[in-house]
Amino acid sequence: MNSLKVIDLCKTYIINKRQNNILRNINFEINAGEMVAIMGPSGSGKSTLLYVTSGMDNLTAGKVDYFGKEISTLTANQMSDLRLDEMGFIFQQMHMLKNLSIYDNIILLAYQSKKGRDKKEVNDRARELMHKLGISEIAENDTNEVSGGQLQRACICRSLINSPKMIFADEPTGALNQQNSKEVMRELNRINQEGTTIMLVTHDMKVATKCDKIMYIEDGSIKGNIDLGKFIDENSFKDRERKVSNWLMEMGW
Ligand SMILES: Nc1ncnc2c1ncn2[C@@H]1O[C@H](COP(=O)(O)OP(=O)(O)OP(=O)(O)O)[C@@H](O)[C@H]1O
Repeated sequence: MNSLKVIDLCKTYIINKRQNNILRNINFEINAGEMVAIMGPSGSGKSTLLYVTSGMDNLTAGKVDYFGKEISTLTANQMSDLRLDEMGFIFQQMHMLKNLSIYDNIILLAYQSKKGRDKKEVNDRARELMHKLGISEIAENDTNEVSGGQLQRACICRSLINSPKMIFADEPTGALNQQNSKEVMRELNRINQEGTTIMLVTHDMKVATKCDKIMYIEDGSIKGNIDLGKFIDENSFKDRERKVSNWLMEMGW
């Protein structure tokens, strides 16, 4: 019950009447509190796996058990409530609404949630998150008046506004420079250590090195896994990175 289980998952697209098997019999489990990176070559199916696992896209066969709820059995409304209340999403392209301030973008989903919090609770939560992520001073800015790193931290606040069980992140540092990427990863590690489960897709070995586990996808199948344990000591980074680098070489990355 206290995990995300993916069982015999398949995803097929039909293009020009041809069947394209993007994900083939994928099986894995992410326990509550884990932080798992998905790596693999371009086009191997990483983003598709993230979208199908989170119910943003339909699966063709198999099962996804999201902490005790089998998502393919849910109605569209139930799925939408589950996404809103129990999942958070972070993307490489940040998808902020340009006509709203950073603050309004962050709180928007709180008012659609069925968690029934009043205005003060929502405001307190948003202020607390912005404070923790160091972006309180940009609350009233437009989305084009902040740096890429600040915008991505705002996206993390937005993903956390409804206190989700789990965050799904597709290349969360993909559009950031090294420094901003480091800062965003520091926040994701902190959020994870506070209890939020995270599944993220990345091309960046440094990002994956900071996760508990890495799963390598090739041609729509899992080719391998590595278990690194929690990243709690900055001094362990170099050793972890070496281990990941050797493992990725074995995987043919
Ligand atoms: N909506 C769609 N319709 C048809 N084919 C799709 C669709 N979405 C993805 N694909 C195909 O599925 C395959 C896997 O795509 P996906 O985006 O999951 O790969 P990826 O590993 O995340 O790639 P990248 O690292 O380049 O982002 C690709 O061949 C892609 O063209």
